[in-house]
Amino acid sequence: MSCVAPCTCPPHCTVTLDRGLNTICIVDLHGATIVSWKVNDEEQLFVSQNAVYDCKKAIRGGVPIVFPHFGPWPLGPRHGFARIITWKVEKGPVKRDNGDIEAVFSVTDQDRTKSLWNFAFKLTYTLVLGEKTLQFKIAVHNPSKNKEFTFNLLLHTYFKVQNVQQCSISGLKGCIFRDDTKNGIKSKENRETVTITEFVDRVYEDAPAQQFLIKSQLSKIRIQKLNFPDTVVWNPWIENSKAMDDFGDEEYLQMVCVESGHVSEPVILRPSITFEAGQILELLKSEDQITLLPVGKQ
Ligand SMILES: O=P(O)(O)OC[C@H]1O[C@@H](O)[C@H](O)[C@@H](O)[C@@H]1O
Repeated sequence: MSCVAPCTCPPHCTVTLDRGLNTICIVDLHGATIVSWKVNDEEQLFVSQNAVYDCKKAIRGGVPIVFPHFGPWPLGPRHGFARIITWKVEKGPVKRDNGDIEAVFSVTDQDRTKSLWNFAFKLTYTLVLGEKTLQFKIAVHNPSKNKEFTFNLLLHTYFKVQNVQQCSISGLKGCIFRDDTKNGIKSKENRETVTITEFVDRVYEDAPAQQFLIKSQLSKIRIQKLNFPDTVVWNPWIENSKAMDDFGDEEYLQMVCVESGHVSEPVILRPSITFEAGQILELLKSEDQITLLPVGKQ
């Protein structure tokens, strides 16, 4: 089902940003989860064939939003509740002067969130679809007059790849990472490019503002982070794939998660303050010019 703003549909509906020439982005209001980003008809995001769309479970793939907690959470569901509650359309989709398409989504505290985590908040999520780019901006506002809260925030991006064993990720050399396949032991990344040939679950702390997912010799995705210090790299590999009901046994070969977030340390948000962060994904083909950002941390 599709809908137009202001959305009055029942929980499970989607909003499509359409830039023309088969460049689209589809957002499911369950979690404001992006479930498709196509550039000239070429899908860039992985969504499992076994993903469940019951408005209860997180959608397995695309870009779920992790908030207010990353990982197992004593107070509530793993990775928090933002990915399993219904968001609203706040604006759009509207066309900007340059042809880019913008849409804004939001969600605020409600009985369900307060029963787990008793804080008032507003999340505002702005997406801008360009010819070859998808820009994300997410704002966390604390409307309280006197109560601060702490949180994690992460864009859990599942990239679609032909064969993960032929992909690599650059931009992580020299970073300290927490290896969650080895009880959280910390090590230093010495490789120029990170390859995926086994179960990988790493939080790269304070990583540079830019990574490249090299999908093939002809195609890469530039990931630019804004105010997101960490980069999580995850691929469940064989055994974990088999153990997940909403993930195909062989699908680990077709995906890799490279996730921009603020997870190794919590954000402390004082009353009346707004925290903003984001990422820009850009599809680059071999003929495209790559303009590098200044080297160093963001
Ligand atoms: O199955 P979930 O809750 O969607 O989480 C998937 C993965 O998400 C990653 O971000 C975590 O680093 C992994 O530890 C986790 O397994």
